Amino acid sequence: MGITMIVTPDDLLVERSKSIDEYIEKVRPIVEKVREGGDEALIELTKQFDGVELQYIRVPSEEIDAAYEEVDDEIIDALEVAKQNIERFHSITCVERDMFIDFGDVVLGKRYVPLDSAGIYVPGGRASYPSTALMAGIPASIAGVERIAACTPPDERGKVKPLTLVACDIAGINEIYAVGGAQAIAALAYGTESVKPVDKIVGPGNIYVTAAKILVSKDVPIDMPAGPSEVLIIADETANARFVALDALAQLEHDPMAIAVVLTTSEKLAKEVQSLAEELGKGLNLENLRIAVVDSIDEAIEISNKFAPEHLEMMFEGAENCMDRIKHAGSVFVGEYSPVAAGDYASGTNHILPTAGYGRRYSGLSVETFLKHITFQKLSKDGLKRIGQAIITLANKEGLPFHAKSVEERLKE
Ligand SMILES: NC(=O)c1ccc[n+]([C@@H]2O[C@H](COP(=O)([O-])OP(=O)(O)OC[C@H]3O[C@@H](n4cnc5c(N)ncnc54)[C@H](O)[C@@H]3O)[C@@H](O)[C@H]2O)c1
Ligand SMILES: N[C@H](CO)Cc1c[nH]c[nH+]1
Ligand SMILES: [Zn+2]
Repeated sequence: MGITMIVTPDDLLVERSKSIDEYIEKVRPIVEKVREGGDEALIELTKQFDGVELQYIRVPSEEIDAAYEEVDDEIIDALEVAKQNIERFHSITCVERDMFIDFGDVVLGKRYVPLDSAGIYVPGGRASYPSTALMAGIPASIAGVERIAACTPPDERGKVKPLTLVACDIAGINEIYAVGGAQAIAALAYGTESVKPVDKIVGPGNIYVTAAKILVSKDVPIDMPAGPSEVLIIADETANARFVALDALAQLEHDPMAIAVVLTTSEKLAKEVQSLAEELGKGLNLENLRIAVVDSIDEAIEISNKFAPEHLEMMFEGAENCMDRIKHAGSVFVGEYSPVAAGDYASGTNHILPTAGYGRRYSGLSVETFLKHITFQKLSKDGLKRIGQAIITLANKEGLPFHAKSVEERLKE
């Protein structure tokens, strides 16, 4: 489908700026239908968009137990390897939960507490994504979220695939619903007879899922827009063209809307990558593979920072010395033995990452996604005295006399 195009760096930024608004309008009626129609709407919309008759909305617990019988030990072992690494990285890098600072007459504190509930979208349209269940379920479990629900599209039987069930179970997810797409996001946001609403919705998905998340985010917080996958690869003449081509194709295979960009200082490499992609990437949307020859690595880094890719690969000499120049990217892969696939599954970092330029303002999913903080203060009379005049002055200036009085009264001898 189409041909790989060699474009100028400027084209990249222009072509990327497509708006999500048209998809928000497409999913609006779906979200409304679920709000009004509840379970019945979920059943109808699943028939319409997934082409299947649902066997249940919430997966019965016996089916989750039985799923282990249907999944090979080798796959369970692979899930466990991924789990260990995700758990280790996310626990170590998590913010300190309790910070209390004693200034003597004033004690101040900041304590992170978990959300009561979270809803995870586990995609499953073209491919299936048990790895995503781990990427969201494990950080939510580490955070201490009590109710962790997941929605995922049903398979052709109208049920959830056994492997997805096992992955959800291993990740600590304790409610699983066989619903996908925008209808799943609406159910998690507003609830239905079978789906209890959640306090935050997280997880990646296609453009419809992402648009629905943005739409409901006026009522329920979301992690970030994490839509069709992207990679931007910066490579010089020392890079292995085959590795570059395979990593680009690895993103394109997620979705016809996925994007892969290669910025290289080598015309030779650009041509090699183009011909390898054409040879190996049959059936993929190669029009979304953009290759540009740049004058320097500096220029490539500048473009990448403007593009804010979901994944950035740095395959050029001295890449490890340039990490501090990356300002906007979801996750960065340094050197030729760091393919995006490592982070997708098992290096331990998270694969739920902002796309479409949202990396400029959002971070990838982490334990903190499921935490909120509460601040504390305990003042003695001396502590209040020390800052009392400042409070009284500012309160009076703001025209809030009771604020001032609440302090004055306490400081009366
Ligand atoms: N950014 C990230 O962190 C990240 C991580 C993993 C995957 N992804 C992305 O997740 C996506 C997975 O997509 P997918 O499609 O395979 O699975 P999905 O589960 O996201 O979407 C499938 C659902 O889309 C709905 N749908 C399909 N066509 C529709 C239409 N015309 N109108 C309304 N709804 C429709 C259906 O209900 C279906 O259940 C890919 O785009 C992939 O790149 C992103
Ligand atoms: N590359 C995807 C994020 O864009 C994550 C993923 C899951 N499975 C395979 N890959
Ligand atoms: Zn991937």
